[in-house]
Parts: sequence; C-alpha cells; structure tokens
Amino acid sequence: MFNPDVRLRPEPIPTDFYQNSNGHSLKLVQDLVENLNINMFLLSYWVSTGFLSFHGPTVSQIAFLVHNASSFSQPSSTINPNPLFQSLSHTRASDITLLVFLFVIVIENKETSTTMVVLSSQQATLNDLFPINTCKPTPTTVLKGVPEVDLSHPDAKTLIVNACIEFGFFKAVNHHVPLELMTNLENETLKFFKQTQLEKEKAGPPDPFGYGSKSIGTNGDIGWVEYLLLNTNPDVISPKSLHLLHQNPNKFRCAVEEYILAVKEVCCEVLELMADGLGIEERNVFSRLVRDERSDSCLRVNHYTACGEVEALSGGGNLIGFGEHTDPQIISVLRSNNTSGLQICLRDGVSWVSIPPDHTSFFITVGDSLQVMTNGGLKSVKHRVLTDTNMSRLSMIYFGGPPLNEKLAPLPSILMSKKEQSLYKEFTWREYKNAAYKSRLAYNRLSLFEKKSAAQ
Ligand SMILES: C=C1C[C@]23C[C@@]1(O)CC[C@H]2[C@@]12CC[C@H](O)[C@@](C)(C(=O)O1)[C@H]2[C@@H]3C(=O)O
Ligand SMILES: O=C(O)CCC(=O)C(=O)O
Ligand SMILES: [Fe+2]
Repeated sequence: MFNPDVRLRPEPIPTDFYQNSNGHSLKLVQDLVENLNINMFLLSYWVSTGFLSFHGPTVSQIAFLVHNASSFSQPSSTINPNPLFQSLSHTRASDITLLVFLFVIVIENKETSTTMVVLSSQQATLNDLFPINTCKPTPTTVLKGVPEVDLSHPDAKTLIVNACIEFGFFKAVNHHVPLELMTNLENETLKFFKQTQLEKEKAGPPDPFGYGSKSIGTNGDIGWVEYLLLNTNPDVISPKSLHLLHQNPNKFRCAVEEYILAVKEVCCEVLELMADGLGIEERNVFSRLVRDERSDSCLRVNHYTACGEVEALSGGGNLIGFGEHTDPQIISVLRSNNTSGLQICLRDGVSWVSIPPDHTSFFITVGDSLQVMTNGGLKSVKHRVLTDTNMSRLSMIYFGGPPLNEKLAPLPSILMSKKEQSLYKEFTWREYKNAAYKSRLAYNRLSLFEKKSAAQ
C-alpha cells in the first residue's frame, strides 16, 4: 500500500525515485514530469486511482497509468486531490489525440519508507500494457434461436425449464413491468454516470457496494465498465448504498426503489414457474428465499462507454467490458438498453454467442446457487460483456440471492425423484458468497463445494 506521507507530498518526483527495468523509460517519465508539471502527489493519485485518463488546455500529452488493481488497497476516494488534479478532466478515450502508455508498478519498501516506480518499456504497445483484455477479432456468432418465454403462456414453466437445461438462460417477454419504469431508472443512472469522475468517486470505492470503475471485485479483475452496486434489502442495506440513495436527488432513489419492487416480482414469478416446471410440489421453494426479508439480493447498474479508439489501438478486438463468469446467486434478471454486448457460453464450454439486445425484455440467467439446489439439473451459465465501438451500453441486473444464513444443498425432492446422490456439500450462502468474493471472476467457484467422490 502507498505510504500516505509520500503520497501527500506535493514535490516533483526526484529522478532517483523511479527506476526503469530496461533502460528505456526514464526519459519518458522525465518528460511527463517536466512537461505536464506532474508532481508526486498527482502521480500517486493516478496510481492509487488505478486507471485515469486526462487532458487539459496546456497538456499536450495524455497518459494512462495502468496497474494491477489488486496491489493497491488504498481507497482513492480518501485522497484529497490538489488543484492541479482538479483542473484535469476525465475524458473518454476516443477524445484522445495522443496516447502515452506507462505501466507503473509501485514497490514500497516498508523499512525505509521509500517507494520505487518501475516503468516498463517505452516502446511497449497497448496490447502489452493494457490490462483490459480484448477478444480475438473473430466474426461474432449471434444466437439465432434465443429461447424466449412469454411469462403468461400456459407452457411457460416447461419452456423455462427446457431453456435453463439447454442454455442456463432465456429471454422473458410479456412480464408486465412497464417500459417507463425501466427507462426511468436508465435515465436516472445515466445522470449519475454523467457526473465528473471526482463526484462519482464520492460513492466509491465499492465495498462491494457503491460506485466502481474498471476494477471488478477485489481480486484484480478489470473491465471497460463503470458501475453502481446496491444491495436491495432495506434492513441489511449497506451504509454505502444508503449514502448513494440519500446523496442523490430523490428521483434517483424513487427510480431505484420502484424498479427493485418490480424486478423482484419478475424474479419470484420466474422462480415459481421453474419450481412448477421441475415438478416440485412446494412452488415457492426458490422464490421464498428472495422474498425473505433477509434476502441478500442486489442490484447492479453497469455502464460500458463506447470504446472507440482504444479498441482500434488494442489490435482491433473487442474490449472486455465484463469478463466471463457465472453469477453466484439463484437467478439474475437483466435488462439493458438496445446496445449489444452480452454473450453467453454454450454448453460445449467453448462457443460464445452474442445475445441481441432487447430493451423491452428481461434476460434471465441461472446462478450457481440454483445449480446446487437442483443438483446440477439447471446449470449456471457462463457469460461476459464485450464493449461496442460506437454505442454505450447500460444494463441493470437484479441478482436474486438467499439470506446469508440460508443453507444451500440439493433439494431432497429432486434427489429422490431423480434417484441421485448429492453432488455438493451443504454450505450457507454466507460461506459461498465469502468464497466467491475471494475468487477471480472467471474462476469455477462451485468446484470448491463439490463432493469429490460424487463428481468423479
Ligand atoms: C471478481 C468478483 C466480482 C464479483 C465478486 C468476485 O470476486 C467474483 C464474483 C463477482 C460477481 C459476479 C456477479 C455480480 O456482478 C457480483 C456483484 C456478484 O455477486 O458476484 C459480482 C461481484 C462484484 O462485482 O463484487
Ligand atoms: O452488464 C451486463 O450486461 C452483464 C453484467 C454481468 O454479468 C454482471 O454484472 O454480473
Ligand atoms: Fe453476471
């Protein structure tokens, strides 16, 4: 972690303060320090912020300082920026005329209280340095037969179960949530995202709730995304979520609350249809967990700005907005604007297909907890988001989760009717969530809870 004394000293960086690993980069740093009047404070601010682009009338060069987010636990919002920083505005990558990339690794020596900045090669390309991965520029396969279920259709329960067995995913139409309610939240959150970076960061860093940018979770995952993560239960609402709701205009709060009420209903309706479709007598076996007043559900709003020139610079592939993962909860209910980007992985485990967006519908994904409760009958679906070059994507996802103390294990009725052995150990949602939040996005978290003998 950064030494706060060093961080706050507004002095030029002494030349011997940084070292380069290969003899190329020193001049670049000197140029940056001299031409841009960068002082120690500012450099530290960038580093602890993790990723920042800037421009200004007197600034002829633009720098991206990139680091592995997991190496810094110092929250950027605790740093009081100096006036120089305030005069620099956050800018979209596509506004940038000249890019200079630095890869900065800060090594702190606790004994001597010194910090060394090691810079990678000046010649390094974006591909070498940019930590947001890209996908190979291969033609995208669009899933033609996206399973679509009219929630009011008499066969909905069977169609849902079939889609969840085949894809772990389906599109829900005829859900009775007014479009206006969805666009209202979309517009209110867009107002939030349009604020300056400094303003937005007052609601961060995510703990996991709050505003986050580029860093996803706390284990080094990075994507071309900024987001708001809120927990939805008023009784267990985190101080960060509360602060966000109260700091922002009333309209924002109403939009969030109204949306949560409506989307929770959709979530429970789908879960009841699923239980029915699986032949489970207790229709509310899944939905009661989400309806429970202690339910640990949350709402996430992801904003993926168009990646423009950064994409071109990165070799033409799409930037990863949100890397591949499964959602740990029971099911997730996703609604997005009409910008594409969502992809799911087919059951072969290797083919990725794009899901055409539909701003009037919900997309439902099976989460890990449902996989456990159905003993693997319904499997959680790997999904990811790639950014669009020209259009921003805004998505809001409701993650229906059980109460923290809820024990998760395959349902006895499923084991009996299918004459199966349990594939999973019993664990509480708290235990699973803790393990999940310690893992990287792409990690197969359920493997930690599989019964080894049954899995073989
Ligand atoms: C890298 C991570 C982000 C995440 C927590 C985790 O350690 C692994 C699971 C991630 C995920 C995916 C679905 C949801 O977006 C999320 C809120 C969740 O419950 O699990 C995120 C977590 C997060 O962003 O903190
Ligand atoms: O933003 C999206 O469309 C999906 C993001 C996602 O999968 C998540 O937040 O867990
Ligand atoms: Fe997800």
